[in-house]
Amino acid sequence: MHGRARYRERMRLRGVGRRYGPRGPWVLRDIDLEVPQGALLRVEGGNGSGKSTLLRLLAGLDAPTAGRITGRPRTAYVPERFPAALPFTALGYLTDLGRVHGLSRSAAAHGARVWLERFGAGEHARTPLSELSKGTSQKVAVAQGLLAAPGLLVLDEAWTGLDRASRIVLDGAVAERVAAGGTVVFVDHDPRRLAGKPDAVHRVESARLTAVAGQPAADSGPRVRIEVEGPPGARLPEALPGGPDVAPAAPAGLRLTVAAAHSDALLRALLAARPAWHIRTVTPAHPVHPHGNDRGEPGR
Ligand SMILES: Nc1ncnc2c1ncn2[C@@H]1O[C@H](COP(=O)(O)OP(=O)(O)OP(=O)(O)O)[C@@H](O)[C@H]1O
Repeated sequence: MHGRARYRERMRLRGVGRRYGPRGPWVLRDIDLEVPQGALLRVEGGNGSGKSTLLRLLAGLDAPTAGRITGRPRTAYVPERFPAALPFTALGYLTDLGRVHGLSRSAAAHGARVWLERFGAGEHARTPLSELSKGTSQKVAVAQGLLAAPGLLVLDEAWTGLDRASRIVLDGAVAERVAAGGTVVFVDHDPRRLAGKPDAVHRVESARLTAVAGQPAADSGPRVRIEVEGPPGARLPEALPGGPDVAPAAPAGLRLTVAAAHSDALLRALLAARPAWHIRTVTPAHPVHPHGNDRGEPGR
């Protein structure tokens, strides 16, 4: 904790490894990754390279054999295949899961209906999951991931089986999640999926994760520094637009640094937060200094 206000740490993987069984080969090894907020990350790699293993670790469905994962926000996960044999209707299932994510029953039921409608599956709200077609089951799986606006959404070939219109709806929903300050990590075998949109692409190969060159950094472009002050002990809202870097700022405030493109949305979110945050100053972040770090902050 710094000063009076608390902030949420970023999600980080440190030295993460995974092997299945004590003598199994390392599927992943020594993975270090910072997962920025408000970013779209693509994970690529050949069949069997460990992409799904990595995504399950990110989502918290599986635990690393070595290393640590910290700072995971509220997370939803959508796999390629959905266990359709559960004894619920589509609406009942989504409403229950919305409640698990902290929504009220009425908000969960409303959200479930909205997402089923958006995916053109509104007429299946009362259909038992076991009677849904494969594609409609997948729409329910995707609606489950989007329903409670998670801070981290993990999509493992979630587009598979969706019709063209629904694939487009999912593309749009991913963009909305990122614009609202959420992080989306996805794997898809179609290299054109969300082409040009990811803030970063990471490749799994020989158990290691490497950033694919030529991709923009997650927070490229000019940056803005916003100093804010909240009531004693207040937490910043969970998913802030642009995934700002957060540092303490004396006296008893926080300094948020964000890509200029996100600064208006971030200011609106801070002003709309309850309890409200007081904005002290808004200034351009320093241009990159030859002796400074890559955030444009002077060296010490
Ligand atoms: N539960 C498990 N038990 C044992 N081995 C597993 C398990 N899950 C995955 N593996 C192994 O881990 C390796 C990576 O599998 P993973 O499913 O993560 O790869 P992937 O990159 O997602 O593959 P694909 O592109 O084919 O979906 C494979 O050799 C696989 O056989």
